[in-house]
Amino acid sequence: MRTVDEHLAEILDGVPLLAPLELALLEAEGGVLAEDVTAPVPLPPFDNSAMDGYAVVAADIAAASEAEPAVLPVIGDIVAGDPAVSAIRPGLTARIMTGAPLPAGADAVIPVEWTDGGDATVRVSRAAPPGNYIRRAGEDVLAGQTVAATGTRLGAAQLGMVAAVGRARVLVRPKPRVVVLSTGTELREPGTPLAPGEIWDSNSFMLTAAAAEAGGVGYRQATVGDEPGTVLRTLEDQLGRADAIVTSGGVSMGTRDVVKEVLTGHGTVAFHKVRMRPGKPQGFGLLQGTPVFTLPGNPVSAYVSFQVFVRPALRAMQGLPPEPLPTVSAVLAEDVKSPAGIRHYLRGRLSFARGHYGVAPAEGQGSHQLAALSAANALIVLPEDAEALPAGTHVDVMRLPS
Ligand SMILES: Nc1nc2c(c(=O)[nH]1)N[C@H]1C(S)=C(S)[C@@H](COP(=O)(O)OP(=O)(O)OC[C@H]3O[C@@H](n4cnc5c(N)ncnc54)[C@H](O)[C@@H]3O)O[C@H]1N2
Ligand code: MOO
Repeated sequence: MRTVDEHLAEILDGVPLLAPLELALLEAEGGVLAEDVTAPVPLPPFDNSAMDGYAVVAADIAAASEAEPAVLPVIGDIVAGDPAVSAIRPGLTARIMTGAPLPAGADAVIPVEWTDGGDATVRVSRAAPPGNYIRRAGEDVLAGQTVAATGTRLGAAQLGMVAAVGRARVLVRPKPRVVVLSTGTELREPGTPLAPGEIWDSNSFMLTAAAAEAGGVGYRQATVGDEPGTVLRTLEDQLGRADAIVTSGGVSMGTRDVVKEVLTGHGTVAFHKVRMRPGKPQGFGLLQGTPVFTLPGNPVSAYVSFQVFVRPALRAMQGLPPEPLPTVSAVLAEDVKSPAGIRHYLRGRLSFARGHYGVAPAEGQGSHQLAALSAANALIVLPEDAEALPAGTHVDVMRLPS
């Protein structure tokens, strides 16, 4: 028997770092930068207007009021992308749109709401200081500044930033491609009828979705039975397109635990009992250099094992810190018991009220009880040395992705 931490440490030591690829921006979404992205020009690249209104010389309107508006001739329109008027003189104004370059000579922008909106002449009824509603060049980003550093995951905002500095392609460690394979002769495809003793395959759908939630790309394989040759061939066939393979089922002590049977001695794959519940039987290793995670078949065991072991490993493969799911401290709503020496992951409902988190264990903590898992939003983590914790105790709670 080994601890959760020992098993995770072996996995994190074993998984390879994915090679960087140069990808077009939208293909790079979810990738992790393998280069620093810098700005070739400042942002904004030029002084521009923050409002639709009029570019003025602030001194010209210093005495303007509702009662005595300043009246200025309008010499033209400046729209974003079209610097038709490049300069104004004192005593003149140009109509200007948000984002349009400020004409030389102007030092303030008056929003249209402070004026009568005139075309040929405009009446300005409020004074404004120099700099009013002007966005200065370089106010966002300086030329040469790093806007996204190596190790940054490219989410929506980061992709926007990279595009804003003019980059069409970036070097990233891509999302890991995770092939998911359920094993078991009792498994049938959802949508097909069941014969006695059969069940519908749920794990492969759950784990494929979990791979995507964890920042990978999930590929579900059709379920295989427990014929060793077929299982091994199916796994080997997938190596070409997989950065990681996740299997479920066939790893405990039965007479037909096929995954254990065919992978023992293949590559570096080894099987262990881990001091955790659920998820005791685990396997991990590299098959022709590709990490293979063999998770137990009980659905809740497979899911918890994924979150505890596979998720951090997928992060490590992209060069991200292999941190656990976001964890908060919460107050237990009920007494709980846990076997000594085992890390126990209870399914629970985390809630926030009156300034603190509380957590209630779900009814149904069996590793086959998928209904309790699917209604849960958190895993309550009971450490190895906890045996009985009374209601009111603070416990660590991992939030589940949603
Ligand atoms: N004598 C022992 N028996 C078992 C032990 C043990 O230590 N000694 N460990 C138990 C624990 S803990 C777990 S977890 C399971 C793990 O078993 P396997 O990984 O070999 O999984 P299977 O036997 O194939 O299936 C277990 C269970 O899960 C259902 N299952 C499997 N795959 C799916 C799927 N894709 N979708 C839905 N449900 C699935 C399967 O029908 C079984 O009910 O072993 C215990 N036994
Ligand atoms: O520990 Mo097994 O993984 O329940 O159910």
